[in-house]
Amino acid sequence: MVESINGLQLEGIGHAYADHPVLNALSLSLPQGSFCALLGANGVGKSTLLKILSGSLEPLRGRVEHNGKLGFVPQEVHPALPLTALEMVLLGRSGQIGLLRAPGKADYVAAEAALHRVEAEHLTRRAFASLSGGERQLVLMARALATDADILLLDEPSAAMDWHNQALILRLLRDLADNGMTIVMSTHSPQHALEFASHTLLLFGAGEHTFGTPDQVMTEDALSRLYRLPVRRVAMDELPHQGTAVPIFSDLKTQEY
Ligand SMILES: Nc1ncnc2c1ncn2[C@@H]1O[C@H](COP(=O)(O)OP(=O)(O)OP(=O)(O)O)[C@@H](O)[C@H]1O
Repeated sequence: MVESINGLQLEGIGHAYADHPVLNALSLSLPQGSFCALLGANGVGKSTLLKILSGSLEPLRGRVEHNGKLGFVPQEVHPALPLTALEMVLLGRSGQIGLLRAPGKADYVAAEAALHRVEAEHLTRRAFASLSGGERQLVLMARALATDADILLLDEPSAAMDWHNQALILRLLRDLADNGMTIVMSTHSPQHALEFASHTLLLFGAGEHTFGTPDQVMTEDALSRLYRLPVRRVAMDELPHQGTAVPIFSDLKTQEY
């Protein structure tokens, strides 16, 4: 019964492209207010899963259940029209605006508030196409915030961002989850998952996966296998100088795991 679901539920999701299996027998339940990080190597199926969750890709097997409004932050967007950053954010209001109505005052207020939340007011009148990679990601984040979504799906949302903006976006997502939004975010930063997520889904390829809390599933062994590198988990207070902001996850000079 969809009516009884708060959050997001996956039942037996399986997908393949031609004879290349990507996801297999993936079942999990994310209660409302969960913040789930999706980790795995390049090409393992993270974007595929996010597309299935967003409803833009029909899985070969299984189903997704939720009863909330979805917001999606894709890896990148190439608009057909020359839009300003503000107009890009206003597109997030199109559900509220309706296809034939111009944005009203409330839509502009919501769009400007969203840009303010990601500290990107200075980009308001810039052409979206002229923005840097990290600036575009901030604007796409603002667009998702402007939708008033209950469930937010994000495909590597901070991949092009500097450290300040990564922390800004991660803290913002944590805050949204604490206030009841359900979030699924793919990332290549295990630290983001360890510090901010309530749940983690590790995709190992060929349909193999593990799901649980970051502490349960992000063991040194699992991360080493995931990234084919010897990975160490170092607690902040184990570092030589407390407050150091650069945890070392692996010895990158070591060749093969
Ligand atoms: N439309 C498609 N047709 C055929 N193969 C596809 C298609 N889309 C994705 N694939 C393949 O499916 C696999 C999973 O792709 P996906 O984009 O989901 O990976 P990902 O985990 O998001 O990777 P990355 O970390 O590089 O973003 C890859 O091998 C990819 O080449």
